[in-house]
Amino acid sequence: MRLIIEPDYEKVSEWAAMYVASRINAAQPTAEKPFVLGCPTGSSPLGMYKKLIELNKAGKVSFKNVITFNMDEYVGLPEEHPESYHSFMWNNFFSHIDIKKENVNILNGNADDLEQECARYEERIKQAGGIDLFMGGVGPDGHIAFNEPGSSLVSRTRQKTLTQDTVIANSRFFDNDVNKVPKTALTVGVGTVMDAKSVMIIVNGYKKAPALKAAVEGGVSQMCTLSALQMHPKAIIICDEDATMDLKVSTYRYFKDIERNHLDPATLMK
Ligand SMILES: N[C@@H]1[C@@H](O)[C@H](O)[C@@H](COP(=O)(O)O)O[C@@H]1O
Repeated sequence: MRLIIEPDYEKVSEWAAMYVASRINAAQPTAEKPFVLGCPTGSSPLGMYKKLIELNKAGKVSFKNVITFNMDEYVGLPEEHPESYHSFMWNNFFSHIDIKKENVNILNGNADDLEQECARYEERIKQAGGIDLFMGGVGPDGHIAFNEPGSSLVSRTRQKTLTQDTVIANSRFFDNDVNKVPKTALTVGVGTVMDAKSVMIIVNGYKKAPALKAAVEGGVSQMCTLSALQMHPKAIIICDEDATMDLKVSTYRYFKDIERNHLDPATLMK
């Protein structure tokens, strides 16, 4: 995997946005051959979404021929609830770019048959030709999407129970009241993410340092589902300095050194 270390969150967001835009542009997507993008929620991707909106408004990237699949959605939370991932995506990204509504796919956490909803989602991804780039964040315990510790590393889209740690972490969006946080969610599986042609995960802040260490220096383990990326042929983790706090100095220096000669995606956008 590649580990890109940027000085701060601002630079991480800029790098990530430039990378995504350059990938979409390089693919030259059309209606017949769209670019398929996997999208996360959470605070980590917010800066990247802001920059992608700017790039879109400046005419540097278009989402007209981009199809999106979101990673997850709470079960039982009305779609119009301000903290549903539907609301999050439209408020923070989709409403501000030139994406077509019919190209947006988000799991329906209120479907009558949740199992069928998950199976259909997997089918829709297949029909779209698979995901070209799955973007993501990570939970403090190393989970991707809602694949909590102990999730099978070959799991597919399904309903998952959130750990108490995740419920507590996410209660900041629900008036700090753990009782208001849904206890289950629909989520793509680790296997679904691993099937993507490429993956880019944003990791920022001190709180994510243990997760980054486990994913980069630890072995592949169901207890840190992000670590599955070690088995992916095209995985990038983009992080800030704060998140590297628990890495060995040698690991830090190794990735800094090896990335020195990689092309900055900003230059591809000029
Ligand atoms: N299901 C989401 C994850 O996809 C996200 O990566 C994580 C971290 O969120 P944040 O970026 O706010 O730290 O939160 C939730 O658990």
